[in-house]
Amino acid sequence: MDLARIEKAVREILIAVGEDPDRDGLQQTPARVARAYAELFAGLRVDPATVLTTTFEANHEELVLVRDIDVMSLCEHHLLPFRGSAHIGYIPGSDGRITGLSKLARLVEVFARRPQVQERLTAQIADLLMERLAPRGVVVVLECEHMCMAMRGIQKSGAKTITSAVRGSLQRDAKSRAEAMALIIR
Ligand SMILES: Nc1nc2c(ncn2[C@@H]2O[C@H](COP(=O)(O)OP(=O)(O)OP(=O)(O)O)[C@@H](O)[C@H]2O)c(=O)[nH]1
Ligand SMILES: [Zn+2]
Repeated sequence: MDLARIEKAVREILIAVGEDPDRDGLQQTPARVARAYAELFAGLRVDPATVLTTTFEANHEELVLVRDIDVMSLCEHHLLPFRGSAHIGYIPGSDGRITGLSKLARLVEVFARRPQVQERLTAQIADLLMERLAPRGVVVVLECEHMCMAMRGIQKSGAKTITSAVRGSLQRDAKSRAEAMALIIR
């Protein structure tokens, strides 16, 4: 990531909004913002496939669900945060292969630390799980509040956007999908 270029751009923004970038409190701001963006967009330089390398034989062929994984990302339209929870469930494939629970949260991190829209973030998590873990089915639900709707624009705080991505057997079989959703939606 080009930190010097971000610094220059942030200095320009400060001038454009009518601030003095050389006043005491702002002198280090462009450099701080550059470092913050390097963290917030670190997922752009990570191959998500590297996250799901650890898998275990468990002969577990029923639903595995991790609820309430903290999600923080930046919407690609305004570069303002959206935050909430991710719920990720999968039914292992016929080999009963599972992955480490933390890897599901790591997967959220990799995709969230990019400019995003909530729908794509949801689908990317589901698609990568299908690709790398070859499970029978996957369900991913995200519930987030978008600061671009709360702090500006329509200024409706508290509104939650719920997105889901359902793949494989959970997409085909309404009964097992309903069972998974009942555990997810409270
Ligand atoms: N579908 C979707 N929309 C998003 C997401 N994050 C932000 N948005 C929306 O992106 C839209 C951008 O709309 P525009 O009309 O181009 O931009 P704008 O004039 O700033 O829109 P307002 O927010 O309505 O003031 C807005 O409606 C945002 O609420 C997201 O993750 N998914
Ligand atoms: Zn936005």
